[in-house]
Amino acid sequence: MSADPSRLPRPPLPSADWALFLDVDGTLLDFSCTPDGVHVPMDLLGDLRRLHAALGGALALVSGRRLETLDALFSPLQLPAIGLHGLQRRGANDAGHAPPHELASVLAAARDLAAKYPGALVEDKGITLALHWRNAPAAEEPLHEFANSVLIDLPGYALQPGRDVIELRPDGHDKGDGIAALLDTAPFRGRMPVFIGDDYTDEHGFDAVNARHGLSVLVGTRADSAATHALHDPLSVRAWLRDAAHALAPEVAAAT
Ligand SMILES: O=P(O)(O)OC[C@H]1O[C@H](O[C@H]2O[C@H](CO)[C@@H](O)[C@H](O)[C@H]2O)[C@H](O)[C@@H](O)[C@@H]1O
Repeated sequence: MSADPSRLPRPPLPSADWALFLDVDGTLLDFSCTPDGVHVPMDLLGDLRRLHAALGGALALVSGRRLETLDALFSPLQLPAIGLHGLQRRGANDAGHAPPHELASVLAAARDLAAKYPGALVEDKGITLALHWRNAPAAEEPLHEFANSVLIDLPGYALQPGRDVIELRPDGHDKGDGIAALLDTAPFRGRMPVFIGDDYTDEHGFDAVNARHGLSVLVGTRADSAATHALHDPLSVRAWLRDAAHALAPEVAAAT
């Protein structure tokens, strides 16, 4: 399916029986030069809080970031969340995902390589590593080659491409699994699932909600996306959320 956002329809405003799943970087938040440099607008926090209440708690963040990072970014909110592309779920025991001992030497080698390309950086997320080249385009190819070459040292690991990043992460779970697991539990169970995301990793989430007759919303443009709807950019997503908060919680929205 073509994913030209000029041809895919905008999502309608939500009903109170929706379960809303939201990717973070490139969807709720504008991209920044570094992972720590993102800005979370105060208005967005207010709209997420209102929507979370209006949807009976059925609003979750679904991100490649760690849960701890999501909580820090969206403080004081602590929303239901899927972290590390489906590997972390709030409340679930993720003790099965201790990093393999080989990861320490891979991390050290990745840092040595990144140091040769000013602006490249390695994000250590515990069991996963993200190799970023947003500020160092010349590092893209070497970081890709490196990631491919060390996979043999990390049994059970796979590559996760993203926006100016390649990640090394344990295989076997994805954002679709995470969304499906939440949909099996209260308060998400029985609701119409809607997922908004922008990246390759979000296609798993699109497949999961499409399989349940939900809505999948691509942010931006990408060929071969499974998304059924589109919004232009994170600014459009935040405006849609603002309208949604007004529509679902008008009396509260008007008071804040
Ligand atoms: O699943 P997401 O919530 O979209 O997270 C995906 C990755 O996002 C972050 O990296 C991206 O955003 C950075 C900040 O804007 C940007 O500098 C980088 O180029 C992007 O790839 C985050 O750092 C990763 O850990 C997430 O997996």
